[in-house]
Amino acid sequence: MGDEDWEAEIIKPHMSSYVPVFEKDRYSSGANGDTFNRTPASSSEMDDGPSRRDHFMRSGFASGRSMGNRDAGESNKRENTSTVGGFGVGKSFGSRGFSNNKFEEGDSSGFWRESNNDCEDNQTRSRGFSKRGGYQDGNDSEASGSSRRGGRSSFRGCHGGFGLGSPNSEYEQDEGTQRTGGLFGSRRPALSGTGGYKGLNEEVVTGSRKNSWKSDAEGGESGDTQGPKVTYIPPPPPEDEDSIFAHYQTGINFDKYDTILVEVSGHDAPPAILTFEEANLCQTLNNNIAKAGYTKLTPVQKYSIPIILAGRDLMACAQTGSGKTAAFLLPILAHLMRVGITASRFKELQEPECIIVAPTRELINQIYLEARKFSFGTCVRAVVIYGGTQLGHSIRQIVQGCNILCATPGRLMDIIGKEKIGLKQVKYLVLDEADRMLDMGFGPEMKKLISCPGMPSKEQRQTLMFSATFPEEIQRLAGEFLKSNYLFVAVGQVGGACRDVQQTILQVGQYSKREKLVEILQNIGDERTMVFVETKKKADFIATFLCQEKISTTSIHGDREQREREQALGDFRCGKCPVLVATSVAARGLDIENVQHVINFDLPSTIDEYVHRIGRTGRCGNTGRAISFFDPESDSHLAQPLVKVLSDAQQDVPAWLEEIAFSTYVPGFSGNARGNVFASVDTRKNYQGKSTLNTAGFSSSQAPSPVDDESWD
Ligand SMILES: Nc1ncnc2c1ncn2[C@@H]1O[C@H](COP(=O)(O)OP(=O)(O)OP(=O)(O)O)[C@@H](O)[C@H]1O
Repeated sequence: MGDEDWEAEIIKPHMSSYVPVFEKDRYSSGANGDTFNRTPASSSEMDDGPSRRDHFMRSGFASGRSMGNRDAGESNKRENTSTVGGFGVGKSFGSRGFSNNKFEEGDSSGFWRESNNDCEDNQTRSRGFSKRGGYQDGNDSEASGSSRRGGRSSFRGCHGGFGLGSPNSEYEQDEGTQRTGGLFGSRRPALSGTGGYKGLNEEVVTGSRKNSWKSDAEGGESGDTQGPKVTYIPPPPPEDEDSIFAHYQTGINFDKYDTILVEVSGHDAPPAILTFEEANLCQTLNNNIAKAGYTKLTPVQKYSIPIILAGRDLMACAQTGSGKTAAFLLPILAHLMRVGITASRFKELQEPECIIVAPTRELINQIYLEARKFSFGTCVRAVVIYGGTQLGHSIRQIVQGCNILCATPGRLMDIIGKEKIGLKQVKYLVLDEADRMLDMGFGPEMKKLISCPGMPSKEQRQTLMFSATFPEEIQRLAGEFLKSNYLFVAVGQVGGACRDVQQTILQVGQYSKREKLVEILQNIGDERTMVFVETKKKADFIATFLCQEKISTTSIHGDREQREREQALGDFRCGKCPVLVATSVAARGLDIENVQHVINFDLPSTIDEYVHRIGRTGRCGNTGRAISFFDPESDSHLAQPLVKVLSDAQQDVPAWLEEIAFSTYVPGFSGNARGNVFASVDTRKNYQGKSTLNTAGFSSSQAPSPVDDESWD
């Protein structure tokens, strides 16, 4: 939503359908136990400063540590309008310091402006917020003392809530080049590495430090140069066997995976295997597979396992929730068991044989848990390290022995920079969500990783890339990482949505979204639902709004501290909070049992992100539902690709959407609205040995017309 839209939202008179928060002194969100302490702003407090259209709501809390007056000069240039009953969200919500004005006129829309990205976060903050609550008049951009300690009605979230940040003045003073948690008073460091994610609206570094691979260290993960030390030590996962092997059931459509067409391109691909037995894995591994409840291979596993066992590089694209993690973990573990690794805890310098990277902390943790599960009872030791946690803790994990290192890029580069691991023994480099790992956000870090001293060249190591989406331009970039004879496996359509997800697109204008959301969630009842929004602030806003509507909700996004993120995910996983409002930080990879619904409150800006988001439901043969609010004002660029994704996944395409699609010119979109039945894309040109098979291993009569006319090299 653009700035204008938010302003329109703010001043729109009919948006008072929910109770303005200032009418409630205290609100408990219910199941998640979030308690929101709110104190109505007194008129005298409101008189403290000038009214500001952008930032203030009458109820007196806005997202962020505070509403102070930093850079008030700039703020003062803006039109003066505040809103009533509004609330932002964040670590603490100062309720003082609001001027009179529009909220006297009865606008209770409850919105405040939201920036669309982190750069805007900085901008917005520089327009008039300071440290800890309490808007203050004036133009002292370096306000200090009491002016920074406003926030009389601090909004303190417990888990699932949005609070408990502590101020850090250094960060706030350096907003020209750094990003912090935007307006949310995150005490996390200012640089990108802190969130471990660089999606469209997450963890984007501005200024000269953009894409710095040292971000974790510089940003304070290690506490080297700036900011507070990150002290969070994640609780160790349960050690008992039942917890390690806990899993959910495959769904009714699991067997239908066999009918999906698979294309393997590249030379001399080894044949697919049809059963686990054919993989010839060691007994312990087979036991672990059985304990994990796996009895049958998924298509991506049938093809990838023999390819990896044969020592080939691989780029594999398969639909969300179809078992890509095991597709790379099992053959890697099998190899490590076969070559007989030394128990690594006895080594002085840890030199992992395998490095796995993924774009988010929660995802890498999940991959680690899978690695731990499959390596149970073996001498292979998996370790996970990620940002937002104490660096010393990461190091301690590593020195205890590390064969498989699961890491987010920032923390990985930090550890490498500190010479806590050696890279010489790396045999496997795995990029999960590879398209994300190679895009503008992480690509530079990945390039640095492969050129780190000691890292075996691509000829010497095996590089494996997995994702549900693989844009052609990213495939081209991947060439730098892969041997030229890598194999490309496409299960179904590259970038296609999982067919087990029933997709519904509703035309909903921005002003009706919240009402519609509540209506849907009330119908859904307690079924687990992920609600995706486009920005971090909005995630908190919507979560708070839903809590007000007595819907137990928590939120996850890059401005929340790691402890909070994990708590939120935990509360969602266990059903304590059946609704999780998330930004795209949770769009990829997360495998959460029983997520029955995904709601795109805001559609993402790319169709690939849409595919990943809706893939949080309908996993492993289970069915799920995705409902997306399509606002023609802001989403029409997605109409064409949406029509294609819907029709490829054999979903109903609303006539109105087709109409918009055909009337909208989307530069660069080459998709046929009806799509090909099967159009796997390996961007290399003139490859030979391409075979088209269904997963039972038979040639398909529906041979594709592969879109391979793009030149690769
Ligand atoms: N062969 C199998 N039999 C039963 N369950 C399986 C099998 N393979 C994977 N699973 C389970 O299916 C779920 C989804 O697997 P996974 O998370 O690896 O999917 P993915 O393809 O990586 O999805 P995404 O694209 O969203 O990252 C997990 O719970 C996993 O344990």
